Amino acid sequence: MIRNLQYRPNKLSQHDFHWTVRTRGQYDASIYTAPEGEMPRKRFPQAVIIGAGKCGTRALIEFLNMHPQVVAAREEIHFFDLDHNFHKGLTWYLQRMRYSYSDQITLEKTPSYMWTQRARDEIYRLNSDMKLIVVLKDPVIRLVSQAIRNRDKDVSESLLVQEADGTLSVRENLHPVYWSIYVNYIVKWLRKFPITQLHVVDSSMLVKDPAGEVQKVERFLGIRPVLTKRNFHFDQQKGFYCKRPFYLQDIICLGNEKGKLHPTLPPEVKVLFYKFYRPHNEKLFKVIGKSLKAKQRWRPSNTDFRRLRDSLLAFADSLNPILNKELSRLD
Ligand SMILES: Nc1ncnc2c1ncn2[C@@H]1O[C@H](COP(=O)(O)OS(=O)(=O)O)[C@@H](OP(=O)(O)O)[C@H]1O
Repeated sequence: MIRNLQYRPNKLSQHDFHWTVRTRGQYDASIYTAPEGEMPRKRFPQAVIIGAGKCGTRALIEFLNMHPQVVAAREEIHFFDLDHNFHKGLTWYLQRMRYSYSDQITLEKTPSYMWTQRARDEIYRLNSDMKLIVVLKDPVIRLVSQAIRNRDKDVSESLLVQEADGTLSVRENLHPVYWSIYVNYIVKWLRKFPITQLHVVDSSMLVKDPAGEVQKVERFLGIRPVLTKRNFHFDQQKGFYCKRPFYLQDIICLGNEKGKLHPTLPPEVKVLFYKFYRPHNEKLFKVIGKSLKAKQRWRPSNTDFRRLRDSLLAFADSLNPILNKELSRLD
């Protein structure tokens, strides 16, 4: 159940308001009209992008925020993962949200929730119906992305260790390394939340076809199908899609901190990484496939199961050829 605390702000800034309020009159009324006679208020999220860090979570929330029924929090809130925020309490958390109407969904993203036990427990306690969105990327590319962010000068050197016999192996005890073992975390979320409340976004598809990926999320969230290819523009210079909101002629891209150039790893290092993640990926597809099948036996017509199965299979389909290609070098 969602609980809503009363909040009386002393001073409002324009950031407290979603664009549907801020730019009213600058877009066609058919795009969005607030429920008649209703005052907007702050609400706890009904959906959270829980991770995974470096997989495109910022791009996803920015894209979804173009939807008139999605009211995204502006910043990463880090409420459930950081002690000093969590101890500020739920009222503090609620204050970080923007005002919304009853037909809008408040959305928050903090990419480290995926890896945090307290996030699983406390999100469930706040709202056991919470919809969870997780963006997944090729684990090796995620690992490299995080290593660059951590300013590791030499990715290979920082993530590999030389054994006594001279062979190289992956440093399993480093968090950039084990955070890419998605199955360990997804299984834990699925012990708390039903599989119907989880949606997987394939990061590589988000990059190639953002409209297609956000349309899947629209269906998952049960909101009007509004976003189309017209809301996206491929920026040649950036090499990524940027957003084209309804109320602007302009195109808005993510900042330079997103979409960094990755170093080319030596082939033998790449193979080591892919070999390391292979069993974990196989387990991910097996574990989720198995729980999907189990559920389907007793609810065969549930479209939610089909949707999640399809999103996972799509992720497996895009990842498997990469894995196979890299691993074929081993033979
Ligand atoms: N449209 C678009 N524009 C720019 N960047 C995009 C886009 N779609 C996905 N990405 C990828 O997002 C990666 C950063 O992921 P996150 O936003 O989840 O990072 S963070 O955890 O919030 O720091 C970022 O990783 P790096 O390439 O390592 O910078 C991008 O690959």
